[in-house]
Amino acid sequence: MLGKIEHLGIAVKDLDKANETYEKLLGRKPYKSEAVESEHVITSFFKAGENKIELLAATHEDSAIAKYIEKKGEGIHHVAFNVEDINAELKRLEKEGFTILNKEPKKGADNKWVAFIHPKSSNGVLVELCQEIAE
Ligand SMILES: C[C@@H](C(=O)O)C(=O)SCCNC(=O)CCNC(=O)[C@H](O)C(C)(C)COP(=O)(O)OP(=O)(O)OC[C@H]1O[C@@H](n2cnc3c(N)ncnc32)[C@H](O)[C@@H]1OP(=O)(O)O
Ligand SMILES: [Co+2]
Repeated sequence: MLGKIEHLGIAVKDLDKANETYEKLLGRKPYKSEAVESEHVITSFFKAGENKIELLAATHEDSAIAKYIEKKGEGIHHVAFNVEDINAELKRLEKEGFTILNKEPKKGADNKWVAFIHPKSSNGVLVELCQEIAE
């Protein structure tokens, strides 16, 4: 079972400019910025009430974010859900017929194990699963 939405991922061209825009929009500064080398992205995180917004800019032309912006332009890139047991959920979703993009969870931003489901198997929405990394 998927839990609550962990964050919304928004693909942006220029992280500094997008930070300024989202600071004005949300009325607060980002609480952290983190590069995730494996994904070739630099992220920044904002709180909006209980919710989190992740802005992502590409650091390399091979980044999923660079490819997305080239094809579709800036915008909502993925919806991330909290899960208690990411490996169990990946097995369940695979059995249900979803296309898992990485069967081995990767280390994402903000202390999470993450895995992605292909947007073609979830009605055009790239879905990210997130499990908090235990200390
Ligand atoms: C740091 C971390 C964190 O939160 O901790 C993150 O979020 S990292 C976030 C960045 N990392 C990731 O996204 C990793 C997972 N993503 C990927 O593996 C890739 O981006 C794919 C989702 C497979 C898409 O790559 P690519 O376009 O090369 O693949 P493909 O040729 O198989 O499929 C292409 C079709 O999917 C569509 N497509 C591509 N990206 C999409 C997206 N984000 N949302 C909705 N549709 C999308 C394309 O327009 C195209 O549709 P048409 O065929 O109709 O033209
Ligand atoms: Co994300």
